[in-house]
Amino acid sequence: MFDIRHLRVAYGERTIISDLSVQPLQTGTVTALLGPNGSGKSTLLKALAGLTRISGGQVLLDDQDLTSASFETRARQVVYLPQSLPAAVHLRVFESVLVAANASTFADGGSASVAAVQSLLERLGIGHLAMQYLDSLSGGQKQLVGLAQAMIRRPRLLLLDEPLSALDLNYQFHVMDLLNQETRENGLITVIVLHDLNIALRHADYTLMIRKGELIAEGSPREVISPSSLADVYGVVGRVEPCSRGIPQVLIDGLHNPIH
Ligand SMILES: Nc1ncnc2c1ncn2[C@@H]1O[C@H](COP(=O)(O)OP(=O)(O)OP(=O)(O)O)[C@@H](O)[C@H]1O
Repeated sequence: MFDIRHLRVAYGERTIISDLSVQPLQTGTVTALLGPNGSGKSTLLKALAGLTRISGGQVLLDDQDLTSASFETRARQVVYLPQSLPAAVHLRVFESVLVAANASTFADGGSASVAAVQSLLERLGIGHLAMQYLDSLSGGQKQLVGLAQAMIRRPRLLLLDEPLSALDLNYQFHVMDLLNQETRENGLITVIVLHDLNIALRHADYTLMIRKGELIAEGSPREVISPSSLADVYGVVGRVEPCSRGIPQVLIDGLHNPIH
């Protein structure tokens, strides 16, 4: 279980998140973190990952407060995939995933097997890229490798900042299916920043919607994504209607008011 209580995050004098509490996130679930540009989604993820200083509140992972945990404890339990990936180094895809795996297992003395890396690459649909150099990949391919580097570490808490932004439609669905499956089977708590509300409606178990660092709504995607939240938070006139397979989809009819 993952519990965020009265979280406060500031950059210097500027408070971005003043007092954020959410219902505990359950093991084996995928939570979509939604909100407009600049609402504090990346700031929240970075704070949860220990990369931005938390100035108040508690972040409890299985009753352990991560705000006071050691670097090793965090590294073993929390993995964060940033929105923009660092410049690719001249390593083969396979090597880079193996390095990522072993970087987090130093605390356990364990190491990921070659077979586990190859299997994950295959499941992500990039087995054919294993021997290619990172700096020769397309943007979407690099994003998939970044996901492999995060997932191979099998953390308790997996924090992904817009991990689908460079992926085509087929890969978006495929990656979300895989994340849902891995999260359930391995008992992860996965939090994903998304701008595509339809992905959240289709794949997320739980949803947090924030604006200006404040929680506007939380609950199932169907509860949170509604004509009123589309209007209030995103400034658009929209509906949520089932597609031919009964899965709810957002339909945008127009722009309300400029929100910025
Ligand atoms: N390092 C920083 N120093 C100061 N302010 C920052 C810093 N990083 C982000 N901010 C500010 O914090 C606010 C929230 O930014 P954040 O990146 O968390 O938003 P976001 O919801 O992830 O946005 P987007 O959807 O555009 O990625 C913004 O107003 C931004 O200008």
